[in-house]
Amino acid sequence: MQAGKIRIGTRGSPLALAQARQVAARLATAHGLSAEQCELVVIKTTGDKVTDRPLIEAGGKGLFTKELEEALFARAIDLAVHSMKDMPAQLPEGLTISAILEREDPRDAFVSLKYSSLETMPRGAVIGTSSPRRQAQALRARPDLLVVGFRGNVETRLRKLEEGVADATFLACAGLYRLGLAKHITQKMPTSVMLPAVAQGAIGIEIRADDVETAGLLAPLNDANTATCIAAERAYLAQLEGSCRTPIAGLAELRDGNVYLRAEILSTNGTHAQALAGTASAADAVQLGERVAAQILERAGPDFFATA
Ligand SMILES: NCc1[nH]cc(CCC(=O)O)c1CC(=O)O
Repeated sequence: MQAGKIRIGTRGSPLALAQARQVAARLATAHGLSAEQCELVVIKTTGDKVTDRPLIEAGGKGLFTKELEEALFARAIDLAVHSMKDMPAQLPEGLTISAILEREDPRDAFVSLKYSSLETMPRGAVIGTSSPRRQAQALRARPDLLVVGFRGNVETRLRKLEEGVADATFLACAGLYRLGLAKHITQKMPTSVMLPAVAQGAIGIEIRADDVETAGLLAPLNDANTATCIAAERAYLAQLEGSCRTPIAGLAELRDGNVYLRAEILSTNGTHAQALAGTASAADAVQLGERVAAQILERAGPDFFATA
């Protein structure tokens, strides 16, 4: 850190900026710092530049994190603010997630100007989404619907909806809340129909693993309950990410002091799905994630991946 200044690395999208400003404000409050002492450093990532094709084709998740991580290594920033949902399960050697903020609503929002819910859409209506998970879950519930690609940031997707490119879309409730756009939520999707992406709704702060000074500053921002749930979900993701190219969903919650993890993998067209749940004490969150992953892979069997 330089002369009492904290440099906060963030992507430039409105959602990323809202999240980074939230972290800056929390840091300022926790340590009595001025706004100038918490400087935002905006970094463009490959994921922000690629808008013409599905991100899976361009290289997947790491696309939103790589340039921020390079800036951490180069000491151009002291911390990087991420949507934990966009973080690969495996972090580069030398970096660590130092704090996870209290989770916002992890559910997906059904957003439509025409229909009040997924169930009441007429046959053949069009869903706009480029998320293989949301596509798979929507088609699982409603195989008669059509899906078209829908890339871009939250505002772009809402505009496409207004232009009539699709009859409905899905967006994370968390992002809509943080952008002050919660009025667009038509239906909060029950997790029984649409289990969220791993870590959806959670903001994580990444630092250099040897940076004890920044780690100390971030300690008061960490929410232990959220961190436990994210540990279970990401341990599950880590086991699946390598071996499973199909859509993955997972949500951990605390129930009576224990971690309760629900997991789901699907074929992209929604015709095949495997779902599973497990529970463990909070201290065993990581083992729970690993166990649930092993169980779901075993239950799916090689046939699932051959046909999915
Ligand atoms: N992939 C983009 C992304 N990454 C995180 C969020 C939402 C915020 C969150 O999950 O915390 C979004 C937008 C969306 O899915 O609607």
